[in-house]
Amino acid sequence: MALPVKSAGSVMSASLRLVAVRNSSSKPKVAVLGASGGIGQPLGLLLKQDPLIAHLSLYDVVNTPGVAADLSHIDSNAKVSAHTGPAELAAAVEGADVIVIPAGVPRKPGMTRDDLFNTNAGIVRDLCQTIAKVAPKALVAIITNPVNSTVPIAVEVFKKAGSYDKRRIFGVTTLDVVRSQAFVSDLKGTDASKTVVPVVGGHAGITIIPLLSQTSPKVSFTQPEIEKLTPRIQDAGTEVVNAKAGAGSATLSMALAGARFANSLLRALKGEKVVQCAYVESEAVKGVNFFSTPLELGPNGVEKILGVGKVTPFEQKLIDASVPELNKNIAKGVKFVSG
Ligand SMILES: NC(=O)c1ccc[n+]([C@@H]2O[C@H](COP(=O)([O-])OP(=O)(O)OC[C@H]3O[C@@H](n4cnc5c(N)ncnc54)[C@H](O)[C@@H]3O)[C@@H](O)[C@H]2O)c1
Ligand SMILES: O=C(O)C[C@H](O)C(=O)O
Repeated sequence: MALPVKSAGSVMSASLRLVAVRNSSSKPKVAVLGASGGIGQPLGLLLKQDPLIAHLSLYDVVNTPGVAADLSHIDSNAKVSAHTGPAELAAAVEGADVIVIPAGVPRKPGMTRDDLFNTNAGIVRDLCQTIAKVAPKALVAIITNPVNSTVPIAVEVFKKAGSYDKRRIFGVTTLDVVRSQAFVSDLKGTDASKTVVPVVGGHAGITIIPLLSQTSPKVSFTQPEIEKLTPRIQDAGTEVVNAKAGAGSATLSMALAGARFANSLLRALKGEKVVQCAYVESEAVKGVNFFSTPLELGPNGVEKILGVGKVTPFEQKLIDASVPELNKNIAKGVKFVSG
């Protein structure tokens, strides 16, 4: 069964909903690193059903054989392989077209995403050291928090290895888009499957900037509605962390978002023009080197950075406020690798 393809008014809108190599791609291989976790397992379930995937490679430091055995009994065409522990990482990622990384610890109530840095920075660095050597042409989608810092970490690792291509490394912000679309359709009674809301900036607190004025199909918001909805979207991750009360953060909605983003990358690899928001190295906003905006994706990853488009004064203020915060997160990531 294919992931549902939503139709919307414009090419950009349609693509944002779902969302343009690597190497071969006649038989696409997708690797999930962190495959046994809260996100990894349902992400594997969704990817196993994606008809674009020929080989689903599951890597984790624990429990991968069980997850792989379970998924391999599903009657879809993707072949599943299991890889456990650092000695099997190279085999897991070798020849991968797309690598999705949800490896790392999640938040508990009271924590910020940045509080995960000490544990997750090293995990992402180590995984990327192998990817940069063994699968430098893969499109790499990083879910692990704090995304605002883990993406710069990945970039520094690839630079050090001499295999950096800024078109190929993505921080996954799709969940912010998915949430915005859910909340807007709830509020306005629009068809959730057709509502499109771009989200720009980063993936933490005030750096998450929903562009409600660019909602498509067009809906109008009162200023009080905007002032209530915007912080709800910014704090939606915390809403889930608190509701789970110590049992982790968003996993199911994140798995959907991750599968949607991976499907976008796979369609782009096949030559389809796809638009999706993601956090990448970007000059879209002055004064900061990484920013999420709508991106045109293609066979080499990012083909074109589409930028933030026309924003309201309220949205511009949010963008301006995000810049110093993002710069702090980025510098922390860069320093972690480069000293
Ligand atoms: N970008 C987003 O929008 C978003 C959304 C939700 C969660 N997250 C983040 O995703 C990450 C994972 O969340 P989760 O709920 O799946 O956590 P989890 O603890 O349930 O699963 C994490 C998995 O990573 C594995 N792991 C740990 N170290 C590893 C390593 N070195 N190599 C490979 N695998 C390793 C663990 O064994 C575990 O199976 C967290 O950092 C969380 O904050 C990001
Ligand atoms: O909030 C978290 O810690 C997880 C994730 O970043 C989310 O937005 O749900």
